[in-house]
Amino acid sequence: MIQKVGRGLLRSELKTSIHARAYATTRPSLHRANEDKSCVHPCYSNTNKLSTLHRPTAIVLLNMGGPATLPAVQPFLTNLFSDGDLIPLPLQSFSAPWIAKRRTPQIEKQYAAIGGGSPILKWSEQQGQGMVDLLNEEIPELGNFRSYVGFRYADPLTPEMLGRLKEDGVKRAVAFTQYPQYSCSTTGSSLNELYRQVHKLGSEGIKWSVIDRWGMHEGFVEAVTSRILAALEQLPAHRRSKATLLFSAHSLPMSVVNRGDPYVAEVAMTVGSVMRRLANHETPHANPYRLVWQSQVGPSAWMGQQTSEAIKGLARLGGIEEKRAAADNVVLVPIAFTSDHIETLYELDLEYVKEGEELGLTVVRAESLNGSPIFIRAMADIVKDHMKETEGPNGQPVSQQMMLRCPGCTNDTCGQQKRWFSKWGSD
Ligand SMILES: C=CC1=C(C)c2cc3[nH]c(cc4nc(cc5[nH]c(cc1n2)c(C)c5CCC(=O)O)C(CCC(=O)O)=C4C)c(C)c3C=C
Ligand code: FES
Ligand SMILES: [Fe+2]
Repeated sequence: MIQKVGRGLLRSELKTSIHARAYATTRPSLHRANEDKSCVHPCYSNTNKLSTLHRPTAIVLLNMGGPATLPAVQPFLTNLFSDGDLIPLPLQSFSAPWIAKRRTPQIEKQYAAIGGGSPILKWSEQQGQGMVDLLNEEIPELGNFRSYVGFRYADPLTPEMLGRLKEDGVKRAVAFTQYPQYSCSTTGSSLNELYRQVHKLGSEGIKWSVIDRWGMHEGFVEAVTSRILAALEQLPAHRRSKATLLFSAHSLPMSVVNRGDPYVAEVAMTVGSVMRRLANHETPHANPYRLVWQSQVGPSAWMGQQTSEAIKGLARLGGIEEKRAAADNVVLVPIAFTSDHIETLYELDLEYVKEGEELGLTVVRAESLNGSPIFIRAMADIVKDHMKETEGPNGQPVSQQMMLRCPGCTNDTCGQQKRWFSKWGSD
């Protein structure tokens, strides 16, 4: 059992909390800043005080989700292939279940190999609880925070999440994407679905704002950096500084990249931020690195270089152009997803690490963020900053960047969704 210790830290992860402290000391105390009572949250307005004081402020963690059990694989894939914002297919309502059924045995095998299901719900609930514990301790004057999960392809799906919000009498909600970098195929799809479902099921007057991306947030960057430092520790000391860091992100079809999707650039910005942080860390590291792309599906062109090809190439060329033995070490770093899933536990661990080792490389993987206390601290800080901004006198529910559609977008829902969120989720 995992025991909670002070301020939401998990005892099993305390060993990494030294980095959390280093990051925390760089943060101004938002709690003190809020004590000046200039906050205009409804809790402070006399007329609304009684009616809103105990209503939860919902922090809704949006993500794709994953099948918790093997029988949940086919429904998960059916939902995924039915998503026209992710994969537009001809006659989608017929073709999606058919493709999903055909693909199910292969994907079931992968989930069976990682323990019979996706751990994403477990991690999302744990991260969300840790985050709201911090928020309720540090900024109770800005809300009575409660965390909810809204998945795009697995339970709890958006309608179930909305039902929970209504049951709890929520009137203020933050859609907090759990994809650090924005893509219209991930965060955009979740926001489009939220927009559609609220219009189908009724909004009950909930006021929505959106945290749409945070790939360069210093707490997130520090959380990834500490995972890399821990992975480097697994290598012999004299090989650490020359090991190649291979940042690996889920790829995107080139058709999506070429319509102006921001994801590829944003993943690269995360990698740049992590490399800068790593170089400035207590233990200086300026390892050679590359950003590579994994998990492409189907025959069309996808963003490359593929992770598996990069591993083969490193084995062929031997890393940096010196001291071959030192350079034959590789650290795989998942960079676009915050908890474990088949791409880390199956593709990276069971396929690529093995493949690299068969080719003579030493390959270690940086752990996914999962229950990282540094990451949970960062989630709370991201929400704190957002609450301060949105509840202030000139608060805006969405970022300007979110309001810009891809220049090649032809999906009307994207425009409707953005306009709707920009009015706090009202028509
Ligand atoms: C930031 C991460 C992801 C992006 C961007 C993304 C885009 C994207 N994905 C598909 C198609 C599939 N993805 C599948 C699984 C899957 N995708 C992501 C993340 C991103 N996808 C994850 C984490 C997972 C695994 C979920 C898990 O539980 O482990 C699948 C299903 C698996 C399979 O059939 O191979 C498909 C299909 C497209 C087309 C796309 C961009 C348009
Ligand atoms: S596809 Fe990017 S805004 Fe519509
Ligand atoms: Fe995907």
